[in-house]
Amino acid sequence: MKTNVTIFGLGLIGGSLGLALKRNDAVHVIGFDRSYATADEAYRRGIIDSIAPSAQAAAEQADFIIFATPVNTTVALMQEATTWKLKKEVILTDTGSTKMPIMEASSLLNEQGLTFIGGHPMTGSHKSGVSAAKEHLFENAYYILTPFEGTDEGKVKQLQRLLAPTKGKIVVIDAHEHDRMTAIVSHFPHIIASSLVGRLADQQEEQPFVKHLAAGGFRDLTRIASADPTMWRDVTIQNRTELLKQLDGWLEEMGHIREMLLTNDPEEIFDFYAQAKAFRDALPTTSQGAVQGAIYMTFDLHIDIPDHPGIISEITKILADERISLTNIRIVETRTDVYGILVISFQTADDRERARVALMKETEFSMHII
Ligand SMILES: NC(=O)c1ccc[n+]([C@@H]2O[C@H](COP(=O)([O-])OP(=O)(O)OC[C@H]3O[C@@H](n4cnc5c(N)ncnc54)[C@H](O)[C@@H]3O)[C@@H](O)[C@H]2O)c1
Ligand SMILES: O=C(O)C(=O)C[C@]1(C(=O)O)C=C[C@@H](O)C=C1
Repeated sequence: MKTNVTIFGLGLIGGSLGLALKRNDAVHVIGFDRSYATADEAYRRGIIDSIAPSAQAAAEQADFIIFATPVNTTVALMQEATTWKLKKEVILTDTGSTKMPIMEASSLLNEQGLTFIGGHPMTGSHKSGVSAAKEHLFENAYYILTPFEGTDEGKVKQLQRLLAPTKGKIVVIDAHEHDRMTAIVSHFPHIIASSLVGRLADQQEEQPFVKHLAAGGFRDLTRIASADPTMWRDVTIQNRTELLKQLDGWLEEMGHIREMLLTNDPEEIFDFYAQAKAFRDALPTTSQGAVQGAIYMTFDLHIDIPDHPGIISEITKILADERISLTNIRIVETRTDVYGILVISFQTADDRERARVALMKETEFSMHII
């Protein structure tokens, strides 16, 4: 008999989980989404095995229930779940970016003798929706679980076994610590990214050309401002206390920076940048082990290409013939003259070098490693 796994919310995370969990043939994934079109697309793409007619029907057949909805919706669904007739041995979990309010909401389920174990895969994207779902999203990323102190170890192990096909690195963390740490490395940076975009929007009336100058630096720093506003509204509301602490620290830091600008001491300014560079350059990267660190390291090759149709497929064919896999390909949009800069990312320095040699043999484009 198959293990029934019900996923609520078939967007980026729920959809990717469906694909990853279905690597295990013994798992039957039941999907439910408030948008029928989304559930239908998930079924057609093989993300789920069946579509449930209602949230309650989806839940009552389940051996595992995964909430992959925006965090305030997850709290509401968990409250609703207390009125459903769930299997006694069911394990409930979620994927939410915040943990404390969700763990609190699970207390009603626990009172009924059910097991809820908080979950949060520390990987994602600014893209949302089922169309962005991909099977390998969780590979080598930390997948955090936040069981209560008294939660049966056996149940935690059962959930770990279910999640094994995601190839994520499962770690157990206290829910409160989780919210404190994710405020630092995820939630507050999202506020900053959106506020930087807001600053640009506010000033473009006086400087209409300024948005055309928003090149690599601004784009790198603000990519995450393109994320889903519903998801981030909910995260912000749920982690407000930690965010206020981060904001206070940031304002203090900005005060120091203001002083630094007023003092205008070259040595102090140099140290400011040098210290940040040293710390960031030393952050764990994928190249230093199997687990995704804070910085996902790729190896980029910049190629000056003439702007004519078919050029990209010409290049990707050369790489495919050499069986070199690439992880990303993009055109840097800062130059609009005859040449454009194509940036191809590889997983290893070795792949990049093989690509450089192959392209040197077959083309005359100049290449740079920056
Ligand atoms: N996006 C990320 O980078 C990321 C990373 C890790 C964790 N998360 C967390 O995972 C969860 C899902 O995020 P996502 O990026 O997949 O969002 P998403 O917007 O891609 O998907 C959410 C899905 O939930 C559905 N939904 C909304 N309300 C519903 C309801 N009442 N019943 C059933 N379905 C409903 C939506 O239709 C949508 O398909 C959130 O809690 C988020 O905090 C997101
Ligand atoms: O890569 C991105 O775009 C993300 O925002 C992913 C990200 C993050 O902040 O790192 C976003 C929210 C999650 O809960 C986990 C991961």
